[in-house]
Amino acid sequence: MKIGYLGPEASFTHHAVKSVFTNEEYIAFPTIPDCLEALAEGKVDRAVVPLENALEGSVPITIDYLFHDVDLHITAELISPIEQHLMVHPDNVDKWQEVTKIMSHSHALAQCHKYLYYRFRGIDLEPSTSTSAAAKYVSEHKEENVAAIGNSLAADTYGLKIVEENIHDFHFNHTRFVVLTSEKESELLSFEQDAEKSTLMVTLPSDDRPGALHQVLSAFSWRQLSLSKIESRPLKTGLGNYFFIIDVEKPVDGVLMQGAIEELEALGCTVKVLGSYRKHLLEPQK
Ligand SMILES: O=C(O)C(=O)C[C@]1(C(=O)O)C=C[C@@H](O)C=C1
Repeated sequence: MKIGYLGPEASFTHHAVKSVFTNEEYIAFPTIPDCLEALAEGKVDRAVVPLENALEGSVPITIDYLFHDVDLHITAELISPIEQHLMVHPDNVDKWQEVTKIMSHSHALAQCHKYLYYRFRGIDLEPSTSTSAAAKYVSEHKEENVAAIGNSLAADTYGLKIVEENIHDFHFNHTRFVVLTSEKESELLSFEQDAEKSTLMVTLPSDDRPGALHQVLSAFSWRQLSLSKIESRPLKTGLGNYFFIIDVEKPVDGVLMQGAIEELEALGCTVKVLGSYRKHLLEPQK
């Protein structure tokens, strides 16, 4: 099986992929949309991308792309502890406190916001397509004296030196990655261990009636279907227009879930089921 992931090599996403898929072919893509398009076009069999971080929240490009641009399904959720380290080229270890720029994925920069504010105020913070892309850049530009934020695998892979460990602002730093497939009824993977949950994307009726969101929540609440997440994202059709991402702690094929979805549709909502899947907790990258 070919597994596409947000690369290059040694990203957190790569670590998540390697933790659960052994003996498969891994294919790195430079951006999340590249990864999702490759799956939609059948160039890979699965795609693994970040969906949400415990400190910084959802990865908007993943959510928006899954809603607006592709018809893909979540088949597993991988939850990984995230440890962010500051790393430089080995030739610049003596002058790491004078770096001119710090690069990383925007989510990683945000996870280290306080550290960067107190230690490197005023220094350029440059977003990159992933944490490992930043590490790769640093390894190829030693003359610039720039630093990257990423994991220890990236430091090893690109020959960088970690100068400060665990610089993320809060201890409980985890990221949810999703394994996506293009088939609706894809087999649940054998490594999965937890109870099944579902992710739905719900658009409210267009008549803008008062209490519409309350009605949506009622459809779940009177059936005692527990929600573990609800979040709004812009529909991109005008200010004040949103869709809702709703995680429910039950599989989509149960009688109560089917009833809830039918009720939402009868109310005039559009429901896109992203999938029913299990959670898998990963070990930290070494
Ligand atoms: O996989 C990576 O290395 C990434 O850069 C992506 C990403 C993310 O988007 O959340 C993954 C995990 C960390 O939370 C920081 C960045």
